[in-house]
Amino acid sequence: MSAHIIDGKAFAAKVREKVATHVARLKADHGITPGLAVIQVGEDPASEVYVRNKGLQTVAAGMNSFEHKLPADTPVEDLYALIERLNADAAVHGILCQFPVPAHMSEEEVVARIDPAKDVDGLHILNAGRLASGQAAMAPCTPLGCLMMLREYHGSLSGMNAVVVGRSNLVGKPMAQLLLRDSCTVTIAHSRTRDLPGVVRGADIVVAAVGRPQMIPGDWIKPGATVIDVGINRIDKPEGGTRLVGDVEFASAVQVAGVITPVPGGVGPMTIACLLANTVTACCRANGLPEPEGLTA
Ligand SMILES: Nc1nc2c(c(=O)[nH]1)N[C@@H](CN(C=O)c1ccc(C(=O)N[C@@H](CCC(=O)O)C(=O)O)cc1)CN2
Repeated sequence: MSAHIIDGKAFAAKVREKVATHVARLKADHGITPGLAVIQVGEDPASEVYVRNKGLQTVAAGMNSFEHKLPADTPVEDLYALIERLNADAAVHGILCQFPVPAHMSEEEVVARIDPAKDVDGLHILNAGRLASGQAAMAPCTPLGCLMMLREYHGSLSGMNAVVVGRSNLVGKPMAQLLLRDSCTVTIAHSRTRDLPGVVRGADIVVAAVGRPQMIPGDWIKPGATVIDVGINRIDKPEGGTRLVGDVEFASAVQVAGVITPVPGGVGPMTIACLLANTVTACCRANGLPEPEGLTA
């Protein structure tokens, strides 16, 4: 038997369509255009691609895109001053600083400067706290994308055993909180977890977010389980060149799982789609308007 493979590109296109519909309504009914500001410091090659795609997809959804590219040696005070200006700018509803930032900057410190109401990355400590305490929050984009796919496929997640492998602030921890909100029984596993294969084998839902290429083989997966692979790892091909793989060994896992996301073309495209969704949500909240249905946690 082979698992159902979720098409993340098609799924993300549907999310972007919903976003565009909501944006058109905001413009027609209220004369409001959501705006997203993306800051990139330095010239990380992957970030160049992601930031360009963020700008293109923001405009395609009918929103305003404000791109700020700063040189790698920008003094941190200049970055903070830019964030202050964007915090105060009424045309900007969402602000994101692309990671990684250069070594002389701290991601945590940068995020702390962003107005939590405009923190469309959902990484400000206030949003993390709200998420953990079940209040209206901004959910980080990648975990939100995973949740949307899980809800679409399963409907209710209530009572399912979910194992999140990885405990980062960007994915693992918020993912666990979102699954808990949807009444899963959640385990966060990590590098010190005892009997990791046994823990993963108990899961109805596995979310792999460790950043280690193909670390989770198919024989760790419970037959019929749902596998969401967040890993994006570039590895060398034997014949030369490189290719992208996830944290899950796809070839063996697809034989055992019930549902699985591929890499590339799985969770990745949902990250930008959910960034657009969060920007619309932030815009609605800022204007006291109802939140877009199906685009929030
Ligand atoms: N401030 C942030 N920085 C970073 C985040 C983030 O959520 N907030 N996430 C990643 C990068 N990222 C978006 O920013 C991102 C990663 C991957 C993809 C994607 O579509 N991946 C494709 C493959 C792309 C390729 O060929 O390289 C896929 O998986 O199919 C989109 C966005 C780190 N930084």
